[in-house]
Parts: sequence; C-alpha cells; structure tokens
Amino acid sequence: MSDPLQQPVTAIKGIGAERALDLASLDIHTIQDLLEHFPYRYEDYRVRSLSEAEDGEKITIVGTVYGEPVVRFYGKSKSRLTVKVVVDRVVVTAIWFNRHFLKQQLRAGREIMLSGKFEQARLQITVSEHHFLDTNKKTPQQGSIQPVYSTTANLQVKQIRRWIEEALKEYGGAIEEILPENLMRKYKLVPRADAIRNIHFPESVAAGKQGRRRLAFEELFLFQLKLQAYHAMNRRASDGVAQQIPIEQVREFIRGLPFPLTGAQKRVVKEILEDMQAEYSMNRLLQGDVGSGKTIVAAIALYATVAAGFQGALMVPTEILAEQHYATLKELLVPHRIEIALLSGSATVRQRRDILAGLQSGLIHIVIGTHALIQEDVYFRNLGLVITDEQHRFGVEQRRVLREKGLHPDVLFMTATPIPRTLAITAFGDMDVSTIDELPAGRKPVETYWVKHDMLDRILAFMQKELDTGRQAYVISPLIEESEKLDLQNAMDVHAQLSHYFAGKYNVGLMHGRLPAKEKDDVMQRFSRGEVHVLVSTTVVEVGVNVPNASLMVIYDAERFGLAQLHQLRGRVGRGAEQSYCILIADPKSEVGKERMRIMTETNDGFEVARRDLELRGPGDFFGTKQSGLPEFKVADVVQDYRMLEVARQEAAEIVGLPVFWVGPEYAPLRRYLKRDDYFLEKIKD
Ligand SMILES: Nc1ncnc2c1ncn2[C@@H]1O[C@H](COP(=O)(O)OP(=O)(O)OP(=O)(O)O)[C@@H](O)[C@H]1O
Repeated sequence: MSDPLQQPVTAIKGIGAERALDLASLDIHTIQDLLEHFPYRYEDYRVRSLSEAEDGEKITIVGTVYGEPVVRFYGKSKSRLTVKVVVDRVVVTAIWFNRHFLKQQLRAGREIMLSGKFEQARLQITVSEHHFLDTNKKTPQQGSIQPVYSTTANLQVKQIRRWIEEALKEYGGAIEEILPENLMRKYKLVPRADAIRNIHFPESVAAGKQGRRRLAFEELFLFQLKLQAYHAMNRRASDGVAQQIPIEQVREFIRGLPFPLTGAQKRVVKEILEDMQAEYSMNRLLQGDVGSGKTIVAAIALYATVAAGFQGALMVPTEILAEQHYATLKELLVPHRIEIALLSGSATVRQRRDILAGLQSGLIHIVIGTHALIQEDVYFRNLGLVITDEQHRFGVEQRRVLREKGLHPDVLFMTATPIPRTLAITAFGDMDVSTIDELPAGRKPVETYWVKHDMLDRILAFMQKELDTGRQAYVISPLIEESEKLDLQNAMDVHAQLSHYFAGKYNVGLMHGRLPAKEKDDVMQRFSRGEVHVLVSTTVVEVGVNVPNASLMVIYDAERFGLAQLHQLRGRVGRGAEQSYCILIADPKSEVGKERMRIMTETNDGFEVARRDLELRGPGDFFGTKQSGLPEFKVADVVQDYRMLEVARQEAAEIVGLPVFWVGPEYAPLRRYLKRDDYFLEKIKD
C-alpha cells in the first residue's frame, strides 16, 4: 500500500519543478513534509471595532473611502499615499508607503478592508494589506486567523498557505493516526489529522490550541522515543568493559580521604561504580552545583578504574584547570602508588614523549589534560574511564575518535552548570544523569549584595577589611563584549587602580586570557599559595578554580553576565568554612536585568538560579544558543511544555521497553512514521 502523502510536492496543483526546488530548500520534499511545515505564528485578520484596538497594535478594520487620496513623493522612488476612511462613524487616516499607484482605485464610497498598525492618538493606520470588498473577489484571509510560515526569498507566505490549503483538501484524509490509542485517551489528544488541519487553519482559537497541544506532545514523544531507543540499544550492546572493581579497596580509599563524603557524593559514586562494573559502556552526566565536590567523585572513579587494572583520563577545558586538578589528584592518588601525568601544552618535547610512551606501555595510570588528549597521537594500553569536565565541549565526535582507536571506555561528563531536570533529560536524554544536590557540611551561603557603580569607595574599604583578616579576593574586571582588547584594557586599569590603593600592603595580581600559559599558571599558583592577595581577572577564572581561602568576589558590570555565569563566578568563593561575600556592581537598565540581580541576591542554589533564569529567558539563552545542544522543536517549547516533556519521556521509555513496540500491529503506523528517521530505518524491519 503506497502512502499518498509520500508523493513529491509536485502532485499539488501549482507546484512545478521550479517551485519544488524552492520548497526543497526548506527541506520540504513530499506532501507530508508540506503538511508538517507548521506556521510559527498567526496573523489575526478578524475584523475589529476601533474601540477595541490598542495603540500600536496590528488590527484589521472595515470602512468606506471618503474624500480624495493625496500622494506625496520624496526622494527618487519614495511616496506616501493617504486617504480618509470612515470606520464606525470615525474618520481614520489610512497611509500607504510607496504604493502611489493605488490612487486611482481609492474612489470615494468604496468599501475597503485594511490591516495594519494602528495609532490611537492620531487615528491613523499604516496599511500592510488591503482588500476592496466590492469586487466579489474573496480573499482567503478575509476575516480569519491566518498562518505565517517561515519561507525563502523565492516563495511568498501566501503561496505556501495556498499549497498547504490545497494539500489539506486533497490529502487531509490520508493523514494517519500514529500515536497509540491508550496515549490519545490518557492525555485527551485530538486526532492527528484534526490537529494538523487546525494548526494551519484554526477553526477557532480553542481548536488551534488543541491542535498545537497534540502536535507538541507528538513531537516530544517521538523525540524521546528516539533517545530512549538509542539509550536502550547502547545499553544492550555489550561493547563496554565490565570492570572488576575491588570494592573493599575503593571503600578503604574513601575512608582515607581528608573528609567524609556527603550523602549525595556517596549516592553518585555508587551510581558511577555500578555503571563501570556493568557490561555496557557508561554514558553518564554528573552535575552538581559549584563547590559541591565533583572533583573528589572523579578521583574515586579514577582510583576505581586503576584498581580494576585500567587507565583513566581526565579532560578539562583549560590548562589552568588541568594544573589544578593535577595537583589535587596527585595529592590524593600518589600515596596509593598510582602514576599520574599532566599532558599540557607547555610540556617539552621530551616530557611529552615520555608521557606518551608511559600511556602506551601502561606505566602511567592516569593522565590529565585538555581535549587534545584523545585527539592526537595518544595511545593507551587499556583505557577504562574517560572523565570530561564541562560536558558541552565533548561530544559525539570525540566518542567516535575513541571508538576508532578501538576503545570503548566508560565515559563520565561533569558539569557545574546546574541544569533543571527537565532540560537535562531533553538535552541529554541518551545519558544517565547523576546529581550532587547537597553541599559539604559547614558551608555558609555566600552573602550576595547588589550595589551601584558609585559605591566603589565603600567596596574598596570593605575589601580592605576582608584582606586584613587574612582572606583573599577576586575582582572580575569590567566587561566589554565587543572587544577583547578593551576588556584587557579594563582589567589593566582596575589592576593599576587597586595596586595603587593597596600599595605596600597587599599584592594585586592580574590574570587574563592573553597571558602566556606559563604566566597564567604563575599568577594562579601565587594566588593559590596566598602570595597574591587580590586577583584582578577577566572571566578566565570562571570555571572550576578552587582557592578556598578566597572569601570575596567583586564583579564589575554584573548586568552584562548571564546568570549561569554569575553563579559560576560567585562559586569561586564560599568554598571553605569562612563566611564569604559576593558583590555585584551593576546598573541594569531593564526590568529583566534588575530581576536577575535580585535572583542572585535571593538564592545561592544553582538549580534555583537555573530554574528562574529559564523562566526569565528561555532555554536557548540560558545555555547560549550555539552551545545548548538542545534540539530545536517545531511546535513544542521546552520551557512552556516542560511537564509534557516529562510525561512524554516516561511514556516513551515504557513503550521502547516493550517487545511489541517493534512488531505489534497496533504500533505499525508509528513504526512507519519513525522509519523516516535514518536511525529507525535500520531498526524497524517491517
Ligand atoms: N564531602 C566533603 N566535605 C568537605 N569538603 C569537601 C567535600 N567534598 C569536597 N570538598 C571540598 O570542597 C571544595 C570544592 O570541591 P570541588 O572543587 O570538587 O568542587 P566542584 O564540584 O568541582 O565545584 P566547581 O564546579 O565549582 O569547581 C574543595 O575544596 C573540596 O576539597
């Protein structure tokens, strides 16, 4: 049985070879693709009375032309045409730009429908569309809500509208239901055909909403089905290494740590070790708030892999972090006769050669470095575990590289960007997620203050007081996004100012991205040892730096940073038992900007910050659109529909686990639909 919806778009009246090419550039090839090209918004052409119209709003009105049209030309080809129109016994001025040729048609007494932006005070409308109502030529949009589609330069929205209308008329009956019946009933979803009809041309506002809801659910459900199926396959494919971890020995190691683990740390260690012992390769995200103690969890996992006879690698985004983790891990692991190496960009040729040889022979158990670690000519004897800090920089590509080297290590991603649970399961639905949601005992929340720029003197006095008690401070210098050069200049200015202020008493260090690795390292070391008291820095200190004696964080131009970033920066203090402070210097102009400062002063909990940020801005912004890794949905909205996402995930997980999903006749339409996706094409046999 061939599916009429799989015919090429040229089956639609009015679409020839050329138009088909234009549509192809929108990734529309078949009739089904066309029907699933959903509008991204609607234009409301329902006629309204003037009294309902708000100033500046786009409205549609009907009136009678009255008096003579007036055309004024200016410039070479620019013109402005005005005419009076009587609407509800009120005289309104209608304006067209560059449409002087309409003058002849605008005869007094003609009835006309106008859509455009309305200005209340002047009673005028800037017309974007008009129709004469005495021509008998009925326009499709007259008096209704019309869909607006994304399009290309060559195609008008109107054309797409017409074709979709045609497609619905001819082929609407062939739209098959793909969702299982029990889900339809359980969540009161309207049939697929109705939903598609109503998302394009809503019969009513309510029907439009119902359609949207159903399609959003379908979209999230299909997306989750794919992730879950992938996840299930991955787990079933026993290509991982089942590590024989000597658990008692690991316990002994944990007992020997300088502090007891928090409950949350214990829980995630257990989850990680279970994955490592299993046949499948671990693919797990470890998320925890700033300072929640992820490093120690990483150390335990690395210890375990070595104890099981494997090698481990820890990848971090910057050299500074590599150094820092190297120092921490060395202290913890070297007493246990574990060989650990730092593969850094500043290593000499000879050092590098030695390390590479050590990794190949297995003499070196653990290696730390940036991502070059797995991409270059680095060979391991038997790599069992890869831990990578900041998950978004390590993805599918690197995993492929590892596999091509014949390695199937367990992989643990760590991130200090707390991700609300819903988003985590969206973006990382093919991963297991472990969360450290508890800070080590005795931590005091960082007291956060929001001040204006004119309070600098008081801030300096406060800083002096903190330094006098033996603490250290970070100062994040003013940010000018457009120019790295100016940022640097700012950092240097602040550095000079503070050096002058604290001259003879305290050392002020300067840190920025342009410093050579060696100098960065040097400043950081001196700050770490307490020789530098104040560290002026651009945002390079953002991730992961750990100097527990620092108790004050001052951030200039705080309104220019994202909330996630501010929380990260604040997380550099409050890492010891002392009371710490964060001072945000900001004069935000917008309400949202002010709200963001308030959020920072109100909560210390990264998950709460993330949740409120998400509400304020939407997920794209939160992660930075490019890096988000979040899928773009056509209908669904991860923030607005987050409950639905959770439900869709559960249902998808359940179905994927059923053998009948892959063979049962009741799932045949769903399988047919899924087969459009390359991933499922191989998996689904019928
Ligand atoms: N269970 C614990 N009890 C007491 N202190 C702990 C515990 N776990 C970790 N710490 C200490 O807390 C500090 C922060 O830990 P760590 O550097 O691992 O945090 P993190 O989760 O990596 O945070 P960030 O992402 O901000 O770098 C370190 O000084 C560490 O020694």
